[in-house]
Amino acid sequence: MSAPIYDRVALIGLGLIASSMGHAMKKWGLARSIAGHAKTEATRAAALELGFCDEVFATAAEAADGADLVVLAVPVGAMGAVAAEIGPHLKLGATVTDVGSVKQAVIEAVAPHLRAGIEFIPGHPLAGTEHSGPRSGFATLFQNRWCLIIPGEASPEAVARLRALWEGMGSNVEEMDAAHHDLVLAVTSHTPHLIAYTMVGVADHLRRVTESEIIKYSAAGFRDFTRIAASDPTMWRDVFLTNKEATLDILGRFTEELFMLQRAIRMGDGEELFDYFTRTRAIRRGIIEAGQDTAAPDFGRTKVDEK
Ligand SMILES: NC(=O)C1=CN([C@@H]2O[C@H](COP(=O)(O)OP(=O)(O)OC[C@H]3O[C@@H](n4cnc5c(N)ncnc54)[C@H](O)[C@@H]3O)[C@@H](O)[C@H]2O)C=CC1
Ligand SMILES: O=C(O)C(=O)Cc1ccc(O)cc1
Repeated sequence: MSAPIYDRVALIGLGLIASSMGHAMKKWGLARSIAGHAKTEATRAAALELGFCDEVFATAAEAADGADLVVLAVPVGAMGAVAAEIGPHLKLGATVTDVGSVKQAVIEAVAPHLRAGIEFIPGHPLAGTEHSGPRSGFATLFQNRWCLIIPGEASPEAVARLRALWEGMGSNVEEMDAAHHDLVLAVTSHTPHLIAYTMVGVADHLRRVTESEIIKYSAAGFRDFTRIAASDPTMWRDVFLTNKEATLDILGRFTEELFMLQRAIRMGDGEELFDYFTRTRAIRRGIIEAGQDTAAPDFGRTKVDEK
């Protein structure tokens, strides 16, 4: 148990990320009390039953009232409306953070609703699953994962406190600016998710021809695609609508490379394919050897296959 970092934390939107934060804060004693807001009675009841909130409220404004830290944990497209609702009720000196997968759009939507004297520190835990809702969370979700925070104009004291909360939940914290965040995430998360969605869509069309073979014989790669493509549609719709420029940029580069590989296959250019795959293999090995694969299970970290 650590000493509490915040007296009163308010979680707005009680899904996977908020419930995981609630469980983690309880497990490691990081908040003296946790208030939660969800729109439905069933979700509010689940939060009390599972014990990751001490109190629940039917409005975001009531939950945020008197909180030292307010965590916006709703889909990116809903952040602005929630900020508009809680803005007038925030305690002076309170910190507002969010956990959204996109940062520039959240800042544009939220900042105008926060008056002077409120510390706004956007954040993004690089941890999650394909599951959603209040029953999907668990205390160890953020362990050994990165959490990116965008300090902006916030005071160093408020930033240090939020950093301590994430570190208390087991994360490695890095500061970043919002535009850079959105570009990095377009490469590492957003475009890969779109590719998974597309691949599962392609297989679904084929399934009409081959019946159940595609799922039955799918090896690990395709299974991972189906897991990722089972993620929440609202959340991912909002990610693509709000990180439009960066994902379109990366998708453009992706399709150029794909066409190049398509041509190599058509032309029977084995050398081109071999060189490309040799380069990508070296990248993966470089990541592992540099010890930077902290978001992956241990099997890749300790030993590199020499073959
Ligand atoms: N799922 C993941 O793996 C990760 C998600 N994120 C981000 O975290 C945020 C939350 O995602 P999850 O917890 O996964 O989603 P979730 O779907 O499990 O939970 C979100 C909750 O917000 C509620 N909600 C939607 N609009 C609302 C509104 N206007 N007022 C109050 N509640 C509202 C929904 O009913 C739902 O219960 C998103 O912005 C997402 O981009 C960040 C890292 C990982
Ligand atoms: O489940 C997975 O593989 C993920 O990639 C989880 C995830 C989803 C969205 C984020 O913004 C961060 C992490």
